[in-house]
Amino acid sequence: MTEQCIENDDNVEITLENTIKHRTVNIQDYITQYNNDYSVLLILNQEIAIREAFLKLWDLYKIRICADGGANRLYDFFEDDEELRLKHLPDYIVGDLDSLSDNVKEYYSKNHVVIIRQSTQYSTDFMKCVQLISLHFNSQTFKTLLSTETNGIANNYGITELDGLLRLHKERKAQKKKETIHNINVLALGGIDGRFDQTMHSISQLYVLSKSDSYIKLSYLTPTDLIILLPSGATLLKYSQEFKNDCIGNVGLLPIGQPAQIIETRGLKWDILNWNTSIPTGKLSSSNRFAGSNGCYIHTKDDLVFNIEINLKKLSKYL
Ligand SMILES: Nc1ncnc2c1ncn2[C@@H]1O[C@H](COP(=O)(O)OP(=O)(O)OP(=O)(O)O)[C@@H](O)[C@H]1O
Ligand SMILES: Cc1ncc(C[n+]2csc(CCO)c2C)c(N)n1
Repeated sequence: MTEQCIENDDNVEITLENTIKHRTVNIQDYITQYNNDYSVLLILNQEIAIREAFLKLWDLYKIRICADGGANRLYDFFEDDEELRLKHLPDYIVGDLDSLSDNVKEYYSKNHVVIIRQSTQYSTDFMKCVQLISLHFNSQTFKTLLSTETNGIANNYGITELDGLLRLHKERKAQKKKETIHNINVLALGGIDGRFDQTMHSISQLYVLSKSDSYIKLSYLTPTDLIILLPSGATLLKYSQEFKNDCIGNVGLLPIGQPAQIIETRGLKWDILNWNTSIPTGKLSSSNRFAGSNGCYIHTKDDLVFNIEINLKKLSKYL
């Protein structure tokens, strides 16, 4: 099959034959979580740079978790507005707690935020948060530990300080009789754009979770982009025309995890057919964009990281 790239007009209507099987996702759904009881805003340790959108996002998510020093960033976000700070207490702070400032720890513990220490240096604070997320929504054992009064913050809620969350997470997975597993949407802030090793770790977690805990749908929102994993198979990405015009800019189809074959796209400015893409060859579809007026169809043989440029100033209107 020959590789092709077809340049489209800026606005084209795409058609999909009824015989084409695909999953459909709405791009806005990665960001907005109206009435979703299984949604998490995960605050990592970088300045919260998405100013006006942040407070709106806060209200849209069921629970909010700070990874260690992420709690400092949340605390600092409110500057000297004590009233607003008090109205925005996270549900959990998790990590080895080496980055958490003493005054921030004292403030949040005084205000009854659950702070769980996990000291292992063989997982990142990000991974510790993922274990917690899974347990929060899916483990009765974890719920019981937290609600047992004698298990307070002083004894780490009865959770082994080294790696209790990892152990509980593994135990839950190994159970013969599975507790109900819910799909959980996690929007992470602050995992990209900073230190390069941390950024690559964040990207690797998109791949890892899609295999190890596929019920967790992880995405990252940065000051410039929404970053998701586009799994192998066929996906129809939907968006309203208004949202596309206001908020969406460039997109990239990025074979970061492994070389990929993109079988077909419909609705990109530069559509491709049987296209082999990889980092070492440098053949990437970057600076592409949506041209489909009614959506964009992407059929890929291998997982891709997909970034969508988002105009954050205009995003607030949609939150
Ligand atoms: N500079 C950064 N760039 C991108 N992500 C970051 C950065 N710093 C922290 N993070 C994310 O926030 C999480 C919590 O940050 P924190 O600095 O408290 O963690 P850490 O695991 O102790 O990191 P370190 O590698 O510095 O020991 C990290 O696990 C990582 O996911
Ligand atoms: C091969 C290897 N490389 C690095 C680390 C260090 N490390 C990995 S995660 C983590 C926690 C960060 O908060 C630390 C210190 C290791 N253990 N093993």
